[in-house]
Amino acid sequence: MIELKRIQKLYKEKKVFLSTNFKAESGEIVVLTGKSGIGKTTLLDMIAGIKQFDEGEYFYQGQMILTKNDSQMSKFRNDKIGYILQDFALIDDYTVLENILLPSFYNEKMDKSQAENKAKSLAERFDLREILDKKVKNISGGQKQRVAIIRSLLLDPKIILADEPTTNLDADNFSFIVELFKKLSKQGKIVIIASHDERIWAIADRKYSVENYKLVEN
Ligand SMILES: Nc1ncnc2c1ncn2[C@@H]1O[C@H](COP(=O)(O)OP(=O)(O)OP(=O)(O)O)[C@@H](O)[C@H]1O
Repeated sequence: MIELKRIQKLYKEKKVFLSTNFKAESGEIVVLTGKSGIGKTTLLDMIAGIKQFDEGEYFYQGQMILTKNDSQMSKFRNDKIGYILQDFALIDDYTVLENILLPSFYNEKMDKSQAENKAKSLAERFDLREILDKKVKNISGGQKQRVAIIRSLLLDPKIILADEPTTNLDADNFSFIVELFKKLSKQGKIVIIASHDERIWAIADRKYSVENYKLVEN
């Protein structure tokens, strides 16, 4: 379980969260809703430890995570978190395979050949096997999205964060990603999705919106 307690986050003078709480249990799909600018990406970034909160506490499985300790936080992130970023954050001049393998460069969980085997078997499942050697700048938007998903799953993380993963997806691709999230949650993973796409609400075990700088469960 992830728990954030009494979190405060301001960007200079701009308030985003004031003493708010957040909870996600293992095996849950948690959806963060709300209009643009409400703080969804900020919350995912704080869970990933990419952004720091000003006040509050972060617990994972009852253990406090020292988010201000860079080495502990990056170890936690590399070991536990797969993050599908809104703009995918792929490296255009790297091949599909190189992009998928990126998390393994910062983690000793898998050696090079294990990571390559895992990348190839995921690519097979996601129908990308044929384009592993293509540069990312030469593939389609839908393919880029699948590369970003595979990369987030490479190290078998316990926590999956996804920022607006269904924007601009047609019905088939939408179903594909929804089924994937359901499957990951059934494996006991925590799946946290920031989305204003109402179609995704149906699969939420827990849903939050933001009111008066606080996360509200609804
Ligand atoms: N680095 C930053 N410096 C200053 N303000 C920021 C910064 N990052 C985000 N903000 C502001 O904080 C607020 C929350 O932003 P955030 O990106 O978390 O919202 P969001 O709900 O994810 O929106 P979107 O769906 O458009 O990404 C916004 O008003 C945004 O302009």
